[in-house]
Amino acid sequence: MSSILEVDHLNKQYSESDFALKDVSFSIPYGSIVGFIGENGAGKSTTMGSILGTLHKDGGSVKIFGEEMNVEKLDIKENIGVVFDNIHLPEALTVLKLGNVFNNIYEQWDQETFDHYIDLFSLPRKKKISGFSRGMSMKLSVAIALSHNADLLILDEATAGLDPTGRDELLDVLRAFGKDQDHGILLSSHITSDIEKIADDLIFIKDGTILLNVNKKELMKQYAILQCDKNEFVHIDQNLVITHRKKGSDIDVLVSDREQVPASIKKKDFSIDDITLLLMRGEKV
Ligand SMILES: Nc1ncnc2c1ncn2[C@@H]1O[C@H](COP(=O)(O)OP(=O)(O)OP(=O)(O)O)[C@@H](O)[C@H]1O
Repeated sequence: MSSILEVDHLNKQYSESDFALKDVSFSIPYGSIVGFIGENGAGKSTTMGSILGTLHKDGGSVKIFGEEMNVEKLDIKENIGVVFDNIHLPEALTVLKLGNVFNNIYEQWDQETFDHYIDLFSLPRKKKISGFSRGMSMKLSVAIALSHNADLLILDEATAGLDPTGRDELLDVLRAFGKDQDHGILLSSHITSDIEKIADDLIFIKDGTILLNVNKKELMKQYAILQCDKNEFVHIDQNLVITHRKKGSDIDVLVSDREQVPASIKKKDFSIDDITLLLMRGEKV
């Protein structure tokens, strides 16, 4: 078994909107971190909710630890650490009291680990959670997710609202967690530099459809963004073209193999943000 999470032809429609997840398929190999990238409303949270069973899926299969995900199976849920933007923590409690609550909820609650992350994230123990800032609440959610011996983390915008130091601390923690061969992480973020720092694989999603699922190193080494004109464009093997976008008389083209492109065509320096923009704004051939 090589994947901690396998999503196969996941479909989901909402009754009150036109949005749909369309045949979303991907997997997370053990010991790896997958970055989930897409604009507002692309379907990242819907995918995560459908994986976790908090949303009803219309079709497809989700296997976690090799087993079909079933919300009734408590042991699967115990082994997944989740951070969602809209998780509601009990506001009237303090961190001190929260430990006792989660000790009763999770069979494998590890108070020592929780204390470690509370210290690492410099969270106050005696202040009511209602008085926490958004960043502090996010850190607390992450500390909880990491303190019940979960092997899979599903993190929706977990770095949002954190200051640069807090983000850096959190990314270090996630990097170390993800390296363990029993673990895996699915992480969505609009801060692509965070994803760039820690992800092994990247999944780009738009309008409920996965546009590209690629190993990060392969993307940065083998792919290219070309800047060409119409005449040069027709000389590019169209099988290599992932997407393209007209910009005045120029065309930006994302190709999957820079070595197979005529040397005369200009290759631009690029970041994951550039790839994201091109994928989100470009047209398929
Ligand atoms: N409960 C719901 N009922 C109807 N439509 C919904 C519901 N929840 C989400 N949607 C719609 O589904 C689409 C995808 O939303 P989703 O939250 O999955 O996107 P996202 O990629 O997580 O976006 P963001 O980056 O803004 O968090 C959006 O068009 C949204 O309006």
